[in-house]
Amino acid sequence: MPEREKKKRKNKLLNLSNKELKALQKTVHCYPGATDSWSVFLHKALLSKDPRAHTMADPWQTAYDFAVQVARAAGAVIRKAGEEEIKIQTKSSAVDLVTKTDERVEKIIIGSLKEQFGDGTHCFIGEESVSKGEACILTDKPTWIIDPVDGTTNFVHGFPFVAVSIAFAVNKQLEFGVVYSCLEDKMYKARRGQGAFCDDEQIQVSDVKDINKSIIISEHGTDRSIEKVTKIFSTMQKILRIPVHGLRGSGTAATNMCLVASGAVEAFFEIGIHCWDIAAGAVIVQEAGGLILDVDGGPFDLMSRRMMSANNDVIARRIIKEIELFPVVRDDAPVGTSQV
Ligand SMILES: Nc1ncnc2c1ncn2[C@@H]1O[C@H](CO)[C@@H](O)[C@H]1OP(=O)(O)O
Ligand SMILES: [Mg+2]
Repeated sequence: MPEREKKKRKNKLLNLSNKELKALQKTVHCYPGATDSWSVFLHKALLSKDPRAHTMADPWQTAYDFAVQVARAAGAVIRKAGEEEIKIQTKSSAVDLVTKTDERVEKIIIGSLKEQFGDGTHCFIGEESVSKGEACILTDKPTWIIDPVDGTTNFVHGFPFVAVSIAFAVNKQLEFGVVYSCLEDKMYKARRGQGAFCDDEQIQVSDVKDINKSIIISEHGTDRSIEKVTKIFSTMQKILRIPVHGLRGSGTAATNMCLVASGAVEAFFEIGIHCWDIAAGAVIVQEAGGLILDVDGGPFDLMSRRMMSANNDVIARRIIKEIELFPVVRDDAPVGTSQV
């Protein structure tokens, strides 16, 4: 794009005159991980929204507020679509469902985010875009990670847990997560270092340390090969026999993580999950005082498709002892990598 066009576009986005833009550029140094135009945009937005927020230490508040609005709007579209006839298609297997609503809502979310933050410096990873062949690589750039309809099977069946999940990472670190459980109308959100909230009430993980007094969540995924199903059920059997108070599963990973964050259950783990299912939930669990690990107890890797979230280390490590591992292809594996 020619330089003059770029400038025009930027000014339009910022709604600033050239003179105003120059004045702002003088006052703004670069926010971490941001380009100049992005810094100016944030500076202006932050000044107009929150007089305390225009410090260098707080660059992402506008993006966070916007993500909450977008998630709420997307949830309203899903609720409305649920009242109409739902046409189902399949993706990787006969039980891996997708609907026009998944695709439509992802377009709405990414479209709105690009309108607001689309100066070319931001990346977008969305479940439906990736399933159509777009890259799923996490770089240091500001990156939005989106699951438009988490719990598509629930949505199709009218099982009442469906979530919109929007996360934002910079320098590969998750900055905030928003999970809107749209049929329950519950808005979960968290920003790194600022606590986790459900409908503006702060939430906290449970303080249970005794595994015998815990409820644990896992899901079964969409791979029905006998080897994987056997391992999953063998793990569940061992956990049930510890014994724990119960096993549960809402059918949406994002909501499951919010249940850990709000103290309704002690842990949720899964192998086979994708980055868009868990990115937002990971921030929410951590900000609610919980922890995120790999299913072997090592450090969490967003792209590994393996995740253990728990209220504390004692519960996490007790469950990890029982997990039978099986291989999965990473989210960031080259396109066309065959399933294990
Ligand atoms: N292959 C897979 N293995 C495990 N979980 C998966 C999966 N594919 C999707 N999920 C997610 O796991 C939860 C239910 O098992 C949902 O959050 C679902 O997301 P989805 O509804 O967005 O597809
Ligand atoms: Mg999902």
